[in-house]
This record gives sequence, structure tokens and C-alpha cells, in this order.
Amino acid sequence: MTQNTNEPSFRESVDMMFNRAVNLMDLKPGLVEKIRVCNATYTVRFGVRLRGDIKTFTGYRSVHSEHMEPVKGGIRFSMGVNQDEVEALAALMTFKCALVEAPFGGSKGGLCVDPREYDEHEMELITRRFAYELIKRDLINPSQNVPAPDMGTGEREMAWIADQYKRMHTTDINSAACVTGKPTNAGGIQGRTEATGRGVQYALRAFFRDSEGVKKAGLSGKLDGKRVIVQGLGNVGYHAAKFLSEEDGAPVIGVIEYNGAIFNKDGIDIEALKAHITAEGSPKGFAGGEFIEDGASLLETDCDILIPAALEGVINLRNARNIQANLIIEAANGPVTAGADEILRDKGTVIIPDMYANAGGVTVSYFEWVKNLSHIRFGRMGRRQEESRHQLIVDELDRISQDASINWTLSPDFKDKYLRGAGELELVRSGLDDTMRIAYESMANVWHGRDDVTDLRTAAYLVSIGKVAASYQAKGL
Ligand SMILES: NC(=O)c1ccc[n+]([C@@H]2O[C@H](COP(=O)([O-])OP(=O)(O)OC[C@H]3O[C@@H](n4cnc5c(N)ncnc54)[C@H](O)[C@@H]3O)[C@@H](O)[C@H]2O)c1
Repeated sequence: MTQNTNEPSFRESVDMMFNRAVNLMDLKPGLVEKIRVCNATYTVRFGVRLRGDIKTFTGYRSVHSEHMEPVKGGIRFSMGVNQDEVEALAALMTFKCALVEAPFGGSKGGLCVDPREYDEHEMELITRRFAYELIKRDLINPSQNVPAPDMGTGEREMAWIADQYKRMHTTDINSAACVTGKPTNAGGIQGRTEATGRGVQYALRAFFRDSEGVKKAGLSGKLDGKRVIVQGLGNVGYHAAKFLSEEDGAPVIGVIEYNGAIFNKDGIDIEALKAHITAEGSPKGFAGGEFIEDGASLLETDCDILIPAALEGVINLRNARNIQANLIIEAANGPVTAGADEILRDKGTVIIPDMYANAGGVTVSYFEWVKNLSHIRFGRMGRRQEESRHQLIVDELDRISQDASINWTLSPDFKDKYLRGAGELELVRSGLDDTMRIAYESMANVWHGRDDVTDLRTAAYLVSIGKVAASYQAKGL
């Protein structure tokens, strides 16, 4: 969403950020160009018989880089979808996967449709037809191109896509791995739906462990007590807001939706607001805070952490100077334009970049893909060994607690809970936590360690472009 005619497009913004980083690297120009360009974009126009007429839809699937296969990236359903947008999003997927070491190339898809205009049956017809067009060209395939949810899509659409693939490839034993983000009873993995929001939470925890980074943002102390404003209470924004307010003691004082915002300086009950929006279709009338008609104005309200979790280009040349948050974490892809990025950098605002901040989704998608290909429940292998290791600790604690000189006892259900701690959800969460920590450290080392790198985004690009370049070089390019 470009807000100003002087503003570059989303794709140009990504290129400008890429160029800024690449200028600090010692790579051959030919290799730089190979990494920068989008390999291919397929455009499809197809008709679906709806309400007694034929309605034509336009969709895209873009493959940015195949330095690793399959390529990976979500499918978005929104009226704003266009080629420029999908190509920008596909490029970000390449760098995101490299940064968190998910072994995929970058891709993205989109369909120009407003899901609110159609009922469930109509959406199924539209989704299956779009999937059919992509599957028959191997643009959805477990070993070549694996989509996932994005704006306007969720596990329901992923289940339709997986089923469509299965119908067209009845003998493919790996068909479930053709798409991630499926429901858990249809080949999905526990913790995928919450994964991107959970990743935002882990990213913020990693940031607040980095005292030098916290100082650079002009903040102090811990995540606990920091005032948060979130834009977009969809999959990513809702989970991030819920976890931060319920588990980290960080009150969400503002929530911005496309049709208004809610502000409450004492913190908003996220579950209650989500239930209200689901029932009413709007935050208007919510009793737990003040309703603000011009929702986007809340982006400029005083807070510690701003979480844009809706769409691109919302922080731009028009409002960047008025942003008061010390820290912006880009839960959405591309919420800050290249021009706004420069203004915010000059102001000293720290931005945790999209390619890292929302990488939780692709990380857990990777676990799901591996689970589907291995045909075994995630964590099932080795579970007995894990349990006997846990049992050793429990027995030892039991023994110590028998010591009369120590005045404490184990709670009766401790043992049971401890042993259950090795389940799929716990493994997914700990794998995600590790990934977010390691990736943060790799960026922060560059951010704090090089005088010519003054922001986390450039640091993130340096790390990820370096990995993509190494991958191409290993192939002899
Ligand atoms: N779903 C994922 O796993 C995932 C992974 C990585 C990145 N992302 C990115 O996160 C962002 C959100 O994705 P999502 O899956 O949560 O989508 P979603 O469709 O579940 O939610 C988007 C939310 O934003 C709201 N919204 C739309 N336009 C708005 C506007 N102008 N102002 C305020 N709110 C607005 C919508 O009403 C909705 O509540 C996108 O940029 C997407 O690319 C999503």
C-alpha cells in the first residue's frame, strides 16, 4: 500500500533495502544481480461459476530464488494482490528462510479476492480452482513449491489445497507435504496456527535479552511492563498480542483494525476484543476501551513497542516522523517503506525487521513439512529415550525430597506434567525458540560488531544474503 507518489513500490522498497546491504559486501556484481532478481512469476486468470454467472479471478505465484528447493511462501487472498506485491513478498521469503536456516528457496502467491464477499462453499470452489491451476504447473508440489497461509487464508484453505493436490496425484505418498499450515487432523503440526505470533513473542524476548540493543532503542529493563500497540488482530497480530499481554506482562494499550481502533492505557483484554470483533465485524462498541474512528492515527500514539501486523506500507513518508514508539517489530511483511525506514533510522527508532520478526511461521512450516515427509509424529522418534532421561531426573528429585532435612515435597502431578513435556507442541515451541534466539544473535553480532552497520535490517540482510551467496557459490555459480 503506497501512501505517497514519491514513495517507491513495495518491490522497489525491498530492492533498496537489499542494495543498502549489498553495498557493504564484497560480492561479484553478477552474483548480486542473480540473488536480487525474481526468477519467475506466473499469472493466471480463471473463471468460476458463481451465483448463476462466471466470475473471473486473477492470481499469481512468484518464485524468487531456487538456490534451495522446494521454494516456500504463503498464499494471500486480498483485493490488494498484484505482481509487484507477490514478487516483493517472494524476495523476502528467500532472505527469511536463509536467516533462520530453513532449507527453502523463496516464493509467494496471491489471489485478488475479498474472502468476506463469499460464503464458505464459494471460497472452496475458488480456492480449489486456483490450486488446480498451480498444481498442474508444479507450482504446488512437495519437492518443488510448498505454500502456507498468509493474509486472508488459514488452515481451512490449506486443507482444500492439500486435498486438491491429493486428487490430482493419487499415488504420491508425500502429498500432505505439498502445503503447510494444515489442520492438525489433516497432516498439520501442533503450534503452526500460533507460530508467527509466537515467533514475534520469542523475537521480543531475544531482543530484551540484548542489553546493548535495548539501550540503542532508548529503552531500559525488561519486556515486562512495556506498552504495546498492535495493528491487525488477525492470525499474527492476535497471537502476538495475546501472548505478550498474557505471558510477558506487556500491556497491549492499542489495537488497530481496518475499520477503527481501541485504546486503553491500562491494557486491553485481547480475548474479549477478538470475540467482540468476530461477533460484530468491528471494534466499535467494545466496552473495554475507547473507540477511535481513524484507526491508523493510533500508529502515532506514544508507546514502547509498535507491532504492525496487517499489511505493507503502513509506516511511510506521511507518518514516519510522527511515530513515537522506540521499537517497531515488523510482524507484517514490509510495513515500513524504504523512505520511512531512513527517517526512523535517523530518529533512532529501532526496527526488528520482517524477515526475522515473522519467521516463526516458516520455521514451524518446516517442522510440518519434515513431519509429513517422515510419516511419523514430530518427536515420536527418540521419545522413549527422552522419557527415560526425564525419569532419571524425576527419580533423583524424588530421592532428594525424601531427605527429612529438606523441607519441601514434589507436587503430586509434577511427574506426569514433566514427562508429558516431551510432546509435539513442546518440541515445536522449543525448536522455534532456539531458532529465533540463534537468528537474533547472528543479526545482533553484525549490528553491534560492525561500525558501518547501524540497523538490524541491514544486519539481517548481510547475514541472509551471505548465506544465499554461499549456497550459489557451492553450486559453482
Ligand atoms: N499467517 C502467517 O503465518 C504469516 C507468516 C509470516 C508473515 N505474515 C504476514 O503477517 C501479516 C498479517 O498476516 P495474517 O496471516 O495475520 O493475516 P490475517 O488475514 O489473519 O489478518 C490480517 C488482519 O489485519 C486486518 N487489517 C487489514 N487491513 C488493515 C488495515 N488497513 N488496518 C488495520 N488492520 C487491517 C484484518 O482485518 C485482519 O484482522 C501479513 O503481512 C503477512 O504477510 C503472516
